[in-house]
Amino acid sequence: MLTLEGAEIAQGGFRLTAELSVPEGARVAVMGPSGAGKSTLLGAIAGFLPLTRGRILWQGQRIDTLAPAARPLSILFQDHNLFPHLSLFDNVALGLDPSLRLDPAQRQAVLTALDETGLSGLEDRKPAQLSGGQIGRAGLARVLLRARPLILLDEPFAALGPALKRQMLALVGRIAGETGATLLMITHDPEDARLLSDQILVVAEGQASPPAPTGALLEDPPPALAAYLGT
Ligand SMILES: Nc1ncnc2c1ncn2[C@@H]1O[C@H](COP(=O)(O)OP(=O)(O)OP(=O)(O)O)[C@@H](O)[C@H]1O
Repeated sequence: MLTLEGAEIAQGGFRLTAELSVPEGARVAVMGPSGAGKSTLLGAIAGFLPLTRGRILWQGQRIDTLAPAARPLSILFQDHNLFPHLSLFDNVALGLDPSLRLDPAQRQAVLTALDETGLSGLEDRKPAQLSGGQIGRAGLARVLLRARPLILLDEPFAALGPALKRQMLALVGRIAGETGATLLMITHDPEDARLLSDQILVVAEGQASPPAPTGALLEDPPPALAAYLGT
């Protein structure tokens, strides 16, 4: 279980509070108006932004005091955190060891992750020589390889076309299913939420609300979500 207890994050004049829990293995879509604080929330969980108040716990242990790399999670952004000068193999391998000094078992694990995400044969390519979908897969290969229990997605597939985005979401679903990971995914698209999430966490009016079941929330959205969805 991921728990935010009396959490507050401040950024310039912006302030977000969160009092909520996400059960282990849940798939949660994070939705809300632009500028409402969705990325701020994920950034605080990942450790890029400090809390000004409260605590974050994973399985009852405090994680908000840990450095980002020591937290039990992987985060994926729209740029997929790929380094342009590194090969696909090395970009994925960074998920295991930032110094890239891999032993044979680790090298094999990288190859397996590339294989499972449909990237075999492209190991030596640089990111600039990959398509948008392949870059999306590379980010997911790294997430798969890291095998952390919490996966945070900050709109990594927003720039992809609908068919490719559905493919990526299916792959995310498969990875989460295989690893039992808990998923928090920012999206502006209710269709993404329906496809992948069982719960929606609404971020609006300075507050991140506890997750509620996807179907019920989309059918009868609270005013802030209804205004945002245009329903
Ligand atoms: N570095 C910063 N310094 C000051 N304020 C910031 C900074 N980054 C973001 N903000 C503000 O914090 C608020 C929340 O931003 P955030 O990016 O979390 O929103 P979001 O819900 O993810 O938006 P979007 O859907 O547009 O990506 C916004 O009002 C934004 O202007």
